[in-house]
Amino acid sequence: MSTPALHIAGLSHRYGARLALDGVSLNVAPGEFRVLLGPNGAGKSTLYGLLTRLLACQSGAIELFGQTLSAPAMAGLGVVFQQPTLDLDLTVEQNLAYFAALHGLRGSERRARIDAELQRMALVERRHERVRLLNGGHRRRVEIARALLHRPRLLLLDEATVGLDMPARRFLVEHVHRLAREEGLAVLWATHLIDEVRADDHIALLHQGRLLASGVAGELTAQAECDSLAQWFDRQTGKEDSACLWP
Ligand SMILES: Nc1ncnc2c1ncn2[C@@H]1O[C@H](COP(=O)(O)OP(=O)(O)OP(=O)(O)O)[C@@H](O)[C@H]1O
Repeated sequence: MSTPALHIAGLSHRYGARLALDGVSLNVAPGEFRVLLGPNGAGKSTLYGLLTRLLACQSGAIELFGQTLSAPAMAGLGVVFQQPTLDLDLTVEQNLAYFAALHGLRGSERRARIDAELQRMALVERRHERVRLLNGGHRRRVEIARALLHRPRLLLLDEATVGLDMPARRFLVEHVHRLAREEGLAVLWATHLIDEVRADDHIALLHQGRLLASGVAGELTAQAECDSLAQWFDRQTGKEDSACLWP
C-alpha cells in the first residue's frame, strides 16, 4: 500500500474542559477526494488547526506523506481556511504574487505558475482587479488558486463554499474533484453541506469530536437502508429518531 498523503491517528484536542476532538483517526490517499462531513461544532476547524500547526498537538499523531508535521513536510500542503484571508485592496494577481514569493517562487517560474492557476480558475480577465470588487465565488477561486501555486500534494479546505450560491459551489467542487482525479492531488474537503457530497465520494463523518463513520457515501446510505445521504446524516447525528426505512 502506498504511503498515505495524510495519516491521522488517535487525535484528541481539548479547549480547557471541552473535548473538541476525541481520538480521531483518518487517512487520505494520494489522488483521493475525501469529504470531512460534520455539522457545526463537530470539530472540523479544530482538526484543520492541528493539521496546519495553528494549534499545538496535545495527543495523537499526524503524518504528511509519512513524515511528521515538520516544516519540510508542510511545504507539500495547500490550505484554504474557513475565514477568507485575501488582501481585499490588492489585485488578484498581487495576492497570488505575494503568496508565491513567500513560497520562494521567483521570476518566470512565478509568472508561469500564476498564469496557469488563473487560467484553470477562469480568472485571467480579472487578474488586475482588486479583490474587493469580486463576488464571493470568485474570491474563493482566488484562494484556491493561491493554495495551489507551490504545487502542494495535499490540499485542505475548510468549508470553502460556505455562503456561496449553487453555481459557485458547483464550480469549486467540480474543480477540486478534477484536481484529485487528473493530477493525483490528495484532498480533505470539510463541509456540513450534504448536497456537496456525491454518491461515490469517500466520506468521514465527524460529530461532537468523534469520527462516527467512514466509507463511500452511496454505500453507507444503502447499507443503512436510507433514502438519501441527508437522511443517513440526520440519523447518524441524532437529528432523526425514526429509522431511515420509515421516513
Ligand atoms: N478557542 C476555543 N475555545 C473553546 N472552545 C472552542 C474553541 N474553538 C472551538 N471550540 C469548541 O470546540 C468544538 C469544535 O469546534 P470547531 O470550530 O472545531 O467545529 P467545526 O466543526 O469547525 O464547527 P463550525 O463549522 O461551526 O466552525 C465546539 O464545541 C466549539 O465550541
